[in-house]
Amino acid sequence: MTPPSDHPNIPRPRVGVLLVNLGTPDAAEPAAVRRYLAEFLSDRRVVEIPQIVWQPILRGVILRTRPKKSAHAYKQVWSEAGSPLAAITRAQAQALQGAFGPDVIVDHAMRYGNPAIGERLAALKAEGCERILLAPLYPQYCAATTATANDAAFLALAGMRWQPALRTLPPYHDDPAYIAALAASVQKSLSTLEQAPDAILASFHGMPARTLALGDPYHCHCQKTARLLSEALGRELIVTFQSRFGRAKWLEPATDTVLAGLPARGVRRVAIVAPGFAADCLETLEELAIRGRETFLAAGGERFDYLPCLNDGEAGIAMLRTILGRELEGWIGAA
Ligand SMILES: C=CC1=C(C)c2cc3[nH]c(cc4nc(cc5[nH]c(cc1n2)c(C)c5CCC(=O)O)C(CCC(=O)O)=C4C)c(C)c3C=C
Ligand SMILES: [Fe+2]
Ligand SMILES: [Fe+2]
Repeated sequence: MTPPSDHPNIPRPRVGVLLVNLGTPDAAEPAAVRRYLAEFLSDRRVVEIPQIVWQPILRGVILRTRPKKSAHAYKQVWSEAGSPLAAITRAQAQALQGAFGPDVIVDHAMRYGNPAIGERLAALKAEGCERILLAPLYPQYCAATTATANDAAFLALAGMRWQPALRTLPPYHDDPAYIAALAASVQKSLSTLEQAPDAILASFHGMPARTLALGDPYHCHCQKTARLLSEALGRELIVTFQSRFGRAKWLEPATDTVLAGLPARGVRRVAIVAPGFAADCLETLEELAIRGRETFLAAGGERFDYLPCLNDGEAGIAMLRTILGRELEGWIGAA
C-alpha cells in the first residue's frame, strides 16, 4: 500500500528547524527592558532562589533600578535593524534556510520575549512540519540556557493535541566543526590587526559558582572549548567569565578583573573573543567591546581588539549546516 504521504493529494510532511537564542527587549526603552527582565529573571532555571524570597527582591529592587541602566546600555548597541541579538538571529535563520534549501523550513525564536518558542513551534506545525529540530544556539550546555529553552518547547507541545516530533540539538562545545569555525574566524580577525596581540582572552558568560558543584557541565564545557580552540590556534588563551549578576560567588576569573590586571603584567595589546555566544549581543558589544576596552585602557593597556562572534558569517553558517544537518539524519535525505 502506498504510504499516505506519497499520495498525490496529501502533502508530504515537512521538516522544521527552530533556532533559539536567549531573547532581548523589543525596544531600548526602560518599559520594554523591564518586561523582558521580568520574564527572564523570573525563570527558576536562571535564578535558583525560592520564588517567595526572590520575587520581592526582583519586583521591589531590581525591576525598579535595572531597566533604566540596561536601556542605556542597549541604546549604545541598538541599530536600525533593532537589537543586535534579534537582527543576527534572524539573519542566521535566513542564511541557514538558503543552506538547507526547500527540504527544510528554518525559523527562529527567543526563550524570553519575541518571537516566542511556542508561537513559532505552532507556526511550523501549521506549515506542515511534523518533525522539528529545536536548536538552542548555546555551544556549552547550561541549565539556565539550553535546558530552559527545551523546557519551553516541551511545555508548548504539552498544549497540542497533534504534536510534531521534536529533536533537540545537543551541546556542541567540542564539535570539530564548531572549533574549526571559531579558529578560522579568530585567525581572520587577527589577520586584519596591524600587530599581533600579547594575549587573547576567551570570555564566556558567567554562572553562579554553586551550579558547578550542583553538577551543571557548563564550566567544564567552557574549559574544553577553550582548550580545543587554543590547540587549533596554536597559542594560549586566558579563560574568563563575564556578566556577573547579584551578590553570590560566580565562576572565576572575572573578565573585567583580568582586563584590569593585565597591563601590570606587561600585556599592552589584548584581543578578546566570546566563543560561547552564537551571536553578538549586549553582553559582547557593550560589556566587552565598550566597557571592557575602557577598563583595559584605563589600567594602562595600549590596544584592545574585540573579535566578533560567528554570527551569520560564512564559517558560522557552514558550521551550523553541518551540525544541524547531522541531527536531521533520517528526516531528510543526504544531510
Ligand atoms: C542570574 C542572572 C543571569 C544568569 C544566570 C545568566 C546566564 C546566562 N546568560 C547568557 C546569555 C545572555 N545573557 C544576556 C543578558 C543578560 N543576562 C542577565 C543575567 C543572567 N544571565 C541579564 C540581567 C541580562 C540582561 C542585560 C542586563 O540587564 O544586563 C544576553 C544578551 C541579551 C541581549 O539582549 O543582547 C545573552 C546572550 C548565558 C549564555 C548564560 C549562561 C551560561
Ligand atoms: Fe545572561
Ligand atoms: Fe552584562
